[in-house]
Amino acid sequence: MRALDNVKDQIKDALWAISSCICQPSAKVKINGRTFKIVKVLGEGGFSFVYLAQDEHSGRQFALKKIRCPTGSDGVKEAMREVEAYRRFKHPNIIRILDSAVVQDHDGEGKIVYLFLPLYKRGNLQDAINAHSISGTRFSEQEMLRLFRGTCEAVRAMHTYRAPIRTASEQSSNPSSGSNPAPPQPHRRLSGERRRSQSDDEDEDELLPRPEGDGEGGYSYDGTDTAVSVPLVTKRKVQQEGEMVFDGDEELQGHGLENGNMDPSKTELVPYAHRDMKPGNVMITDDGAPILMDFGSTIKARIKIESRQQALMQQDIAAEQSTMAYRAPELFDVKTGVTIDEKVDIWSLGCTLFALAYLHSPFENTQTTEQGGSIAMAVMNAQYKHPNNSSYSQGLKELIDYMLKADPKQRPDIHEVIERTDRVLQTLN
Ligand SMILES: Nc1ncnc2c1ncn2[C@@H]1O[C@H](COP(=O)(O)OP(=O)(O)OP(=O)(O)O)[C@@H](O)[C@H]1O
Repeated sequence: MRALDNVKDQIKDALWAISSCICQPSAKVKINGRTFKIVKVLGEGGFSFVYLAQDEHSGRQFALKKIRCPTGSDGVKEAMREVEAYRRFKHPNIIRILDSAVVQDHDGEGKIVYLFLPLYKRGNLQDAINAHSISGTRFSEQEMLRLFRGTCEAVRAMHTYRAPIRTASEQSSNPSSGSNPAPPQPHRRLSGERRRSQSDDEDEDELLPRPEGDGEGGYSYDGTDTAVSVPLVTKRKVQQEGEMVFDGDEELQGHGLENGNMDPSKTELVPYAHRDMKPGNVMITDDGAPILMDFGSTIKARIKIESRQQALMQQDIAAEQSTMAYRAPELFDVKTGVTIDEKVDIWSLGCTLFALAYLHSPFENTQTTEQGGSIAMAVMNAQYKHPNNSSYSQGLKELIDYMLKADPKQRPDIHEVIERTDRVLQTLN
């Protein structure tokens, strides 16, 4: 039933997306007291639509990601987890979220989460690959490696992420968290405490200024200039009134950050894995820099698989949240007793570099898949080939092969990938 509701919502969004472009050039949304004109649809994800939105007041343009969360699903919790992931990683090659808002769906069914993101007009690496495919051209080796290296820098920031650690008094008062924290509790209610630092707020306000006035906001959309307001719950309002379910940043919870009981100089390594690395998730800035985005699948990288049930759950999550042609072999058949880790991203980086070179993943458009063979089998056996007519250097081909090892233990870590990329780049200079 819920799945049916979800499909209905997706259809509604699709119709809205089409009509907002064709029949209703003045489609608008009002969020946090600001009105945004929906200019066009930029893209569609598995659970969301992304629009080009223009702030009527300042004229600034944004990418507005709209995630529908039907009542009774974990949608809001998952969307807020994505928001927290956007906030967690601060790096020049990682997208920064400008603002977010949780609002009541105007149909009264569930919630909608809006994410305001910087607009990347040049699209993503997959768009660039498609353009090369159409025009029969290709990336120069230098350009490709420059884009790849920047992407690796972003991945390195995630794999080497350091989280604040609790003070001794916090540790004793909360034995359930620590180096092996308890899994997040479902749908925890915020008590209204302040969860973000002052500087975070200042940063955001600079990026997406608040409207003058009360800032209480309201949300509306009727496809015309007339606004119909329904109750709005923004993150700020959530903080004030504790109205909204939100189980966001795990490492802030139970680490004393809420009470200010932590020493900011003390951190511990908590590697995160992106888990959906692919050319479509790397945007390109106006000056050509790669920017990693889409943190919907991002989680703490190291997961010890202790039971068959846990193995199957991980397999299901990977199947739902990552793209088959870029998914690591260990996620197709998760074994009990192993630890899945950040090496899943290294595999996907190998597939990404291959796709930049040959304009498709090593496990798409292959002889095996064209003859009806399964992608899963090809991936699990690391069965792929460089095209015979490849004009790229031997160093580049070996760099791809270095990452595409079926056994994650044989794969390099992100530092080694960057070092080797630099070595190939040096040979080109
Ligand atoms: N900041 C942005 N600027 C321009 N276009 C964007 C931006 N963010 C997203 N898009 C477009 O929207 C598409 C979908 O975005 P996104 O990947 O975030 O959605 P998703 O639901 O997580 O997708 P997926 O199902 O692929 O994981 C992107 O491929 C891109 O074309």
